[in-house]
Amino acid sequence: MAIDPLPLGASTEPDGNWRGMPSRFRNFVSKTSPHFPPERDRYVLYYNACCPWAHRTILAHSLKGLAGIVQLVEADARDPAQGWWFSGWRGPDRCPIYGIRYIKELYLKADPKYNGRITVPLLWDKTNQTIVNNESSEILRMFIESFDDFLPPEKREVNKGAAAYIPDHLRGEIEEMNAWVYDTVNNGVYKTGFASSQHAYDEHVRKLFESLDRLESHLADPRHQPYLFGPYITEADIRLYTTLIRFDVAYYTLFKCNLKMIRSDYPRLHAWLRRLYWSEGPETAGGAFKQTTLFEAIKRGYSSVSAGNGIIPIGPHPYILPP
Ligand SMILES: N[C@@H](CCC(=O)N[C@@H](CS)C(=O)NCC(=O)O)C(=O)O
Repeated sequence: MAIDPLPLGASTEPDGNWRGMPSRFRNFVSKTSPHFPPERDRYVLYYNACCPWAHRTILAHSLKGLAGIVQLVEADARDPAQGWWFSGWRGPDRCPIYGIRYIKELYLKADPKYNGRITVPLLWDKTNQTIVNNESSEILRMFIESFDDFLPPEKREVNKGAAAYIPDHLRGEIEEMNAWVYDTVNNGVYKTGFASSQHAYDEHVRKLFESLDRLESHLADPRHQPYLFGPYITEADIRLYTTLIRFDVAYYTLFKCNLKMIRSDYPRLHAWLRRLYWSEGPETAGGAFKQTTLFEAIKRGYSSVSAGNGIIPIGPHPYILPP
């Protein structure tokens, strides 16, 4: 499986390229794991609504119907000194499990010597009182498969055949797309936005728009409609959505990804994005994409990390065009 190694927030290198550190906690909840077996109400997902990596995981949580099985706790934007915290503005004002104020305290509880980055999303185990995993691509996979025994048979990945999020016959193609979309789009917007040399910016912004052009052409093939791999939503749609729904409202301006907009320059991607966002049918579990997309939190969050002064740009209006 393709792993996403580069996260947001790490420093920019002398060559002007923004790089990250691999996520540190990489365990899996699985039936074969002696330490982390699937169990109802044992695991907690800490997330933030602005973060596109966390968004993948809450989207999968909602699509699969994991409420009551995996607890969700939202943390607020980063405090400059302590990182993610429980502010009461978004989410509770204290961690509902331990009463602590900062996500950092969970990292230190899991590993008192931890000195890496304090990132969300974070999957926590209440029984072992430790972090299971802090890598969104792996938490997403766990939500797709690991808790299926607690779900009705029709929601289980093994019973869904061609409608599975990762159907066997498409696994190779999905993983191949995940890899280049991750590098040049999901992470590409960060490499562009955090580039600190013109050369690095020029390189990453070019790759980003080449990949958006490639995705637009991909959707022209009738086998790739209305979703990226045909009639059913797959993992690839989930992973692309959380970046593209932020594109016009945040990355276009705040990360200087302003060569083209999704709404005006990519008609097929735009139709794909609106279909996912506006759908309230069973294919989106009654509106999972819309319900997990919080535009105000996204705009506020990106305005504070990129421009640094917290001024939130006015547009675009509306945030997403009608269906
Ligand atoms: N590879 C990680 C990246 C997660 C990540 O970078 N999250 C950001 C929020 S969007 C974060 O917590 N940044 C805080 C920091 O880097 O200090 C994943 O996909 O889970």
